[in-house]
Amino acid sequence: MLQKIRENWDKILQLMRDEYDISPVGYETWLRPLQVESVDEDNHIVNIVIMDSKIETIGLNFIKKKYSFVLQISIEEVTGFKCTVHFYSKGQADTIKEPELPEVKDSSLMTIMQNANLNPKYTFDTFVVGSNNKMAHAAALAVAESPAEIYNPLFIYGGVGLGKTHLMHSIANFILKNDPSKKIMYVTSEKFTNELIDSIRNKNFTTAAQFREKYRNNDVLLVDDIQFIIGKESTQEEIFHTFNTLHEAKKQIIISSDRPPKEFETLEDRLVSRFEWGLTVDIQSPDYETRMAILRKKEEMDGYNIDNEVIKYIANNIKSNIRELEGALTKVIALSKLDNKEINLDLAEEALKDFISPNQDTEITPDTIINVVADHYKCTPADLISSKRNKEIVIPRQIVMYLCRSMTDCPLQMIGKYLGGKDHTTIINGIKKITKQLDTDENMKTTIDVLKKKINPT
Ligand SMILES: Nc1ncnc2c1ncn2[C@@H]1O[C@H](COP(=O)(O)OP(=O)(O)OP(=O)(O)O)[C@@H](O)[C@H]1O
Repeated sequence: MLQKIRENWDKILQLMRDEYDISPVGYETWLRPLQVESVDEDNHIVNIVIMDSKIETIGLNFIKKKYSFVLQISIEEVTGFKCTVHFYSKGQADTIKEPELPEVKDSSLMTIMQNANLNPKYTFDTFVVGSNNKMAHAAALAVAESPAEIYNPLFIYGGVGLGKTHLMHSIANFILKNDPSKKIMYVTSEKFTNELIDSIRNKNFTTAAQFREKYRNNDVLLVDDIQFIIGKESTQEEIFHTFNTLHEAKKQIIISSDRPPKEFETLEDRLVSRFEWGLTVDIQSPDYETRMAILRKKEEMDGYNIDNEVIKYIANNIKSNIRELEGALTKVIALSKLDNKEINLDLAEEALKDFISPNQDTEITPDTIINVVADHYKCTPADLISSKRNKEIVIPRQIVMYLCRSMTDCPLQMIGKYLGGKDHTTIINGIKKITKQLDTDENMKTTIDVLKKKINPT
């Protein structure tokens, strides 16, 4: 592999320059002096030396923070070798070793993690990387390695139970492990809203100040499930100011959501644009190999060695939600303990009979579509069925029409019936409108993709 990377080195650097808009001066100053020193194939590490003594002292940290991630991706793209890069100055190259981490007593680190609302089990070590989350994982690791320096904010989005929270906690745990003095706070946007309401209700200056201090005085703030702030004006206002304070002070912000920022139609533009300032990455549903790897990881962590047939059975039948995937394995193990029986396919089928129906492909109905679209746009199914003409309802309603046409066999008249008795010309017009918009409007394309995945995650 060392030879392959060396042979392709110019190509790798040029790819970095072109893909990531590195200026000519940046290319000459930072990238040209890099040379591959060695490759540790077992641990997927590429050691790179900076051959220019003028830049090595100031350049080492900068290059590490700014270019590790893109270099890793470029090496992988050109050679197919997935790796982590380690940079060294020329003098260090002979004695390559990992920097030592500060000694931390486990119990005190635990307390710090608890105070930050972090789950110590959610780490990069326990996170299985697959094609569905590769980019999100790489970005998360880059942020963990250089908080507030590369991607700020980091915005992670994806469907339910796909690992967004796990990845966020991994970043925070990684940062704390390296430097326990960092101030980190994890919060769901729901909890943030509730605490904000409490602080306002008390009409007490101290409480309001404490609330601000709690969220603004951090090195890293992680806000999970940000979609819950839709329609909550005071929360949006508070998030806006918290964001500005932290960003201006060069503190890291990490946000998760069930949709990309562009999809927040009813959220203030100033917030949406801020969410897009850094990097937005998504997590998709896991493929079969990743589902198998996640199940294997979990059984290993729980200390079991389960028959391959059983693992395959679960991975084949539970596809869209990793939380459910893990829940299925837990159920199988629990039944075997309860009945004192060996874990085999029969026991797995018995344990999961309510979980996995013999014909798992449940039919998509207009009702399902109406419910998902209503939930997505934070309105009610009744709004969509009504004859309300305001834009906030008309567009989602037309989207329902379009999705019913493209995802079900339902005739136009029947779709009209599901939508409160609309005639079939209204339905045709709605479908045409969305179809036209899909030709020109990228946002609409993303919305439709996200909704389709929510309706049929498999
Ligand atoms: N890639 C992965 N490797 C190992 N475990 C994973 C992975 N992705 C998710 N999990 C596990 O699946 C469960 C659900 O993940 P998590 O809570 O992070 O999902 P989420 O996307 O935040 O869901 P929600 O949308 O409900 O907030 C957790 O137990 C997590 O550890």
